[in-house]
Amino acid sequence: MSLKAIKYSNGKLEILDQLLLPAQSKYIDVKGVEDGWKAINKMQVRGAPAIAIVGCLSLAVEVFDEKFDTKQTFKQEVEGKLNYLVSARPTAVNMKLAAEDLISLANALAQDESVSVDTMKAKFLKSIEDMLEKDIADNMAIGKNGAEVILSHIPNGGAVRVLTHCNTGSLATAGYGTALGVIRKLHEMNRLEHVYCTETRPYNQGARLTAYELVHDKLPATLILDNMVASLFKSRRIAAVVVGADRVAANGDTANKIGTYQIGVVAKYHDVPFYVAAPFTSIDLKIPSGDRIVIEERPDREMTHVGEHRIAAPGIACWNPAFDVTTADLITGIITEKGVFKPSELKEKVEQINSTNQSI
Ligand SMILES: CSC[C@@H](O)[C@@H](O)C(=O)COP(=O)(O)O
Repeated sequence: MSLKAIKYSNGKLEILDQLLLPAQSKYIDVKGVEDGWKAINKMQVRGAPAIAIVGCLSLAVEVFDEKFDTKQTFKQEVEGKLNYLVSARPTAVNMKLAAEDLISLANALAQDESVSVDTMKAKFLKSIEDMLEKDIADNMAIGKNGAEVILSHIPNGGAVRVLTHCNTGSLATAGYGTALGVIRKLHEMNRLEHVYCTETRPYNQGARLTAYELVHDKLPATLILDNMVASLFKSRRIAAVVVGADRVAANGDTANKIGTYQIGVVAKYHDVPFYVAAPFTSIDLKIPSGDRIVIEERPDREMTHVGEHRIAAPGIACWNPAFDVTTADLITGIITEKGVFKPSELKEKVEQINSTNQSI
């Protein structure tokens, strides 16, 4: 049975509390926008696509039983709440893009005189509910495109060893995963010899969450510490690195979990192809390059403590950026649901595809 981080039905939302994994698998109720904001900010749900889906579903829960007198009041309420949800975590762009799309939808419905307030609400809710299925379909396509491009580096066939960082799987998405979806697909094709996952300090998404998914799905996998990547590349032939993204800028620079940039630098030195797997909802063409991406800084306590136990010397200052930017020159390709693009062609291809979709 596949892991489900997000459960939604008829205005009821439950999420798997990722702060408790792997020790406890406990679902918590998200009763509205305030709960959604807190769950995202505390990282009970995390991963760029899951943040957007849970944020939007928390709004669906909030308005599900509410009666609106006018389309204008509905529009004002959802717009304010979506903007508030965007503020829960700044780096991943998915929630921001989802909010912009939903606000445009609310505006269009408000202006359409043939639509009643009840129909407006129903269409708005349907658009949020559809995000779950669309994300899984996109991830399956990313998995296929990514497995194919990685295997294209192995002309004589055979199975590959890959490295991933952080958690990009079912727990970070509606299901299947992005970078972890690529790895799942390689396994389904019997072409995965081994996957290495990094611990991903300080929240330990690799050790707690990716390792949990890999064990759950019985993939051949080994956990390594973050400072072992160079040694891994030196001692074992790694066919490719595949990681996720929180925001891909127009030039291909990619913000992802802290430590990704370091892996990109080391991969280049060792001639290991480095792939970013991300849905279109993680691509922010409004930002020309990665130096414009806001990097979230998180509390010192995530570094100084493991659970209740302090591991750092009292009094030491800390710096805890949650993400870094891997520059486009280190990235071999960006694997999306619509194809694999070189960073240099990303903007043009995405604009082309978006304009074709809009004219359909
Ligand atoms: C498909 S998830 C992509 C990214 O969001 C993921 O790689 C990552 O960096 C997650 O960071 P997190 O701080 O756990 O939300």
